Amino acid sequence: MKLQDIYATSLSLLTDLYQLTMAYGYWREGMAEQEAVFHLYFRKNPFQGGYTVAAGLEHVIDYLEELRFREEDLAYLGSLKDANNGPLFEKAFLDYLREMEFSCTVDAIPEGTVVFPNEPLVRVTGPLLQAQLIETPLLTILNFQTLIATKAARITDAAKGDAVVEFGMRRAQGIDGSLAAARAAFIGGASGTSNLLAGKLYDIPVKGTHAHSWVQAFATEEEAFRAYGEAFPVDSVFLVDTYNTLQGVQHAINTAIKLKETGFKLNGIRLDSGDLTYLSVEARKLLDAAGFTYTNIVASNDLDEHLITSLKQEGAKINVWGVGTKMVTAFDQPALGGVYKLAALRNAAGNWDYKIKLSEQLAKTSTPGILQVRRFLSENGTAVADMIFNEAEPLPTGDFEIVDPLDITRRKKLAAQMPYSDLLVPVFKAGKLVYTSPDLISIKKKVKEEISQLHESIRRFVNPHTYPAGLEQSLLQYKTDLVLKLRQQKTTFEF
Ligand SMILES: Nc1ncnc2c1ncn2[C@@H]1O[C@H](COP(=O)(O)OP(=O)(O)OP(=O)(O)O)[C@@H](O)[C@H]1O
Ligand SMILES: O=P(O)(O)OC[C@H]1O[C@H](OP(=O)(O)OP(=O)(O)O)[C@H](O)[C@@H]1O
Ligand SMILES: O=C(O)c1cccnc1
Repeated sequence: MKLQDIYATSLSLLTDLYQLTMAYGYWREGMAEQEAVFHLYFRKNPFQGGYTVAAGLEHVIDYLEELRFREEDLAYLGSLKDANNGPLFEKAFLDYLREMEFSCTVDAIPEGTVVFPNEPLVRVTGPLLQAQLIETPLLTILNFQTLIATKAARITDAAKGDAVVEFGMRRAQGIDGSLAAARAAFIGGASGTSNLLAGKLYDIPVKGTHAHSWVQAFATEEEAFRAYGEAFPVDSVFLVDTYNTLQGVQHAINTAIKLKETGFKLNGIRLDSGDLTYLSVEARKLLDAAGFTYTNIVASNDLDEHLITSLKQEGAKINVWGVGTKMVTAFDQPALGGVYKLAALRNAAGNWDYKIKLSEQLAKTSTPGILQVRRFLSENGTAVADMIFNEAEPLPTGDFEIVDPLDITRRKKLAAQMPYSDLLVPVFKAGKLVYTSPDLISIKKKVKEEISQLHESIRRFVNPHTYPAGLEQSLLQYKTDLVLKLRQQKTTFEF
C-alpha cells in the first residue's frame, strides 16, 4: 500500500487484535449486546504539572461516525489464522460485524477543558462488544492530543503573551504525529505552525522564516537577505546566525535599509544558537538604534517552558518563540497514561453491576459506577473543586464532601447550593451524533480562559499545588467496600 492510501483507508481495524478476539468471545457467549459502561481517564497530570488540557474529541467523533466494517476489513479478518492454520474467526462472526452499526451513547468533556486526574474524559455506554472495541483508538487519539495540548499550554503560559509558533514537524513522531501535534499545539496556545498540511487540514495559520541553507546558498549573507527580502517584502524574518549572529543582525539591518524604498518592512530576525539572552538584548539595541523598533526577535533552539521561563527571567528581548522538538514530542514525558476501564455492566435483571479493577497500587484501582464530573464554581465563575460521582445513584442530601482517593485525609466540603457545571456532555445518543465540535479558535480561547482562571500555585511548573478533584465521599465508601469484598473473592457488588 502506498503511503497516501493509508489516509483513505477505513480506520475500523485501527485497534489492537485483542479487541477483536474479545469481541469474538463476547459474540460467542451471547454477551455482545450486554450494556456496559467504560470510562477513559488518566491518573497523573503530565510533566509533573498541576493541570491537563483535554484535546482530540473531534477526531474521536470522526472515527466513531465512520465505524463500520467494510468488505476489505472483513476479508482481512477472515484471512487471519489460528495456530493450527484454521480461521481465527468464524464466518458468522464476520457477518455479525458486517451488520454492526455503532450504537453506543458517548458523553465526553469538551476539548479545551482543563481536567484533572481520575476524571473521565469520555464515558461510553452501550453494547459490550462495541464499547470494548473502541478502547485503543480512543486512547491513541486522546492520549496524544491531550498530552501535546497540555505541553503547548505550558509553553504558551511561559511565553506570557508572546507568540509561540510550532516548528516541530521534522522531529515529530511520524506523519500523523506531526499533524495531530500541530492541531493540539494550536489548541494549547501556539499561534501558528510551520506544517503546511496541518495549516490546510485544520485551518491553522502557517508561519515561518528560512533555513541556514538559504544563506549558505548565496555568496554572502547580505545577498541572501536581499533575495529573500525582495521575494517577501513584508513577511521576511531573516535567520541571522549562520556565520556570526550580531554581524548577521547588522546585515539584516543593512538589507532592510537598502530595500526600504521598495516598500520593504523587516518583519523579524531569528536567533537559533548561542546565548539567546545576550544575543537578543544586543540585537534589540542594534535594531532599535537603526529605527527598526517594530521588528520582531524570534528565537528557536530546543526551547520548552523551562527554558523560556529562564530566558525571560534573564531579560531576553525575544517576542516570538519557535518551538519544535520539545513541544511536538512532549520531550520530557512522551506519553499520557490514559486508560479505559470497564465500570458497570447491566445484569439479567436489568440493574447495573458495578465493576472494578483491583491493583496492588491504590492509584491503579479503577472507580466503579456511571461517573460524571461536577465542577463547582465561585461566584465569578472560576473553578473551585471537581467532584467525581456516580450519576446512577442518588447523591447524599445536604452539603457534599470530596475525598482524594489516594489520600483520604485530603477532603473538601462543598456547599450544595454552590453553582456548578457537569463536565461530561452528550456526544452520541445510541449511536446518533448529538454534538457539534467547536472550531479550533473557540477551543483555543477556552483553554486560555480556563488556564488564566487557575490559581498561580496550580499553574506553576515546580511542585504545583494539587487542584481539589476527588471522589464524592459515598462513592469512595462504595469503592472501598467493593475492594474489601473483592479481596474476599467476590466479583460484583450491588448498592
Ligand atoms: N541564556 C540562556 N540561558 C539558558 N539556556 C540558553 C540560553 N541561551 C541559549 N540557551 C540554550 O542552550 C542550549 C545550547 O545552545 P547552543 O547554541 O550553545 O548550542 P547548540 O544547540 O549546540 O547550537 P546549534 O543549534 O548551533 O548546534 C540550547 O538549548 C539553547 O536554547
Ligand atoms: O529546536 P526545535 O525546538 O526543535 O525547533 C526547530 C529547529 O528546527 C530547525 O533546526 P534544524 O533542523 O536546522 O536543526 P539544528 O538547528 O538543531 O541544527 C530550527 O532551526 C530549529 O532549531
Ligand atoms: O520557519 C522556520 O523558521 C522553521 C520551520 C521549521 C523548523 N524550524 C524553523
